[in-house]
Amino acid sequence: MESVIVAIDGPSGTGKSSTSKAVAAKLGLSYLDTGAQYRAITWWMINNGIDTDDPAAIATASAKPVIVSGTDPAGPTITVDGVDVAGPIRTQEVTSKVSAVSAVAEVRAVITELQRSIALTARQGIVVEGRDIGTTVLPDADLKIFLTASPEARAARRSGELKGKESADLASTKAALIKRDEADSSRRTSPLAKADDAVEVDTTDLTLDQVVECVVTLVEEKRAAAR
Ligand SMILES: Nc1ncnc2c1ncn2[C@@H]1O[C@H](COP(=O)(O)OP(=O)(O)O)[C@@H](O)[C@H]1O
Ligand SMILES: Nc1ccn([C@H]2C[C@H](O)[C@@H](COP(=O)(O)OP(=O)(O)O)O2)c(=O)n1
Repeated sequence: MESVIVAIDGPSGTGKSSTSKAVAAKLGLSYLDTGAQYRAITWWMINNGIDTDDPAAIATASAKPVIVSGTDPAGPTITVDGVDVAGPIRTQEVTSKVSAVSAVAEVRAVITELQRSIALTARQGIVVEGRDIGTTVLPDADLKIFLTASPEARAARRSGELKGKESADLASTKAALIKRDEADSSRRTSPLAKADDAVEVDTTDLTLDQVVECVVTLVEEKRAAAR
């Protein structure tokens, strides 16, 4: 297998971004954070005065922002219309609105096409992480992983990140995270779901290194089987 495509999906705080970046760096692959793209389009909608509770307005504007993702796992980047939005897309305002924006079918069509073109041009291969990569974006991926973890572990990881930046206690972080997972899992267009052929890894009691090792081993097994 010359170039390998790995799809990593799962709910918030299961370790998708950290795992994907580390696996890509170890194996010399590109890395794509598709959540960052949905956050970027949400940021653009807010910044351009589009009502994020108005799916028709979002649909009309969906093709306007130009989103560019840099896919080096050592320093992934994201710009919208040439503006670096790596910081602004992580605010609680964007986080609270991203599920509504990403549920709009027109938004998903635009972003899915962008994701496929990025995956196609990654010469060494790529690790793509998100919610619908194994089911919809790259159904022919060489390896599909579905990460899970208990809501308690996920909330603890997330509130550890937020501390010092924006105040968020554990209970409200957990409530917001569960609400977003429910919205992402119940939307009509390509909801968060495990692909039938995905390997499920429960990360609740695993260290990040253990999860990375597990995924790297699975990629190596796939490569060996293809030889
Ligand atoms: N297995 C793990 N054990 C403990 N903490 C972890 C683990 N995996 C990731 N983390 C931490 O949890 C937080 C959320 O991880 P992240 O990779 O951003 O998750 P996701 O992309 O699924 O939302 C980060 O601070 C990360 O360092
Ligand atoms: N492939 C994807 C990736 C993310 N999304 C949406 C749904 C998620 O709540 C948001 C944000 O995703 P992101 O991975 O940045 O979220 P977390 O890092 O888990 O907090 O984007 C999606 O609909 N499809």
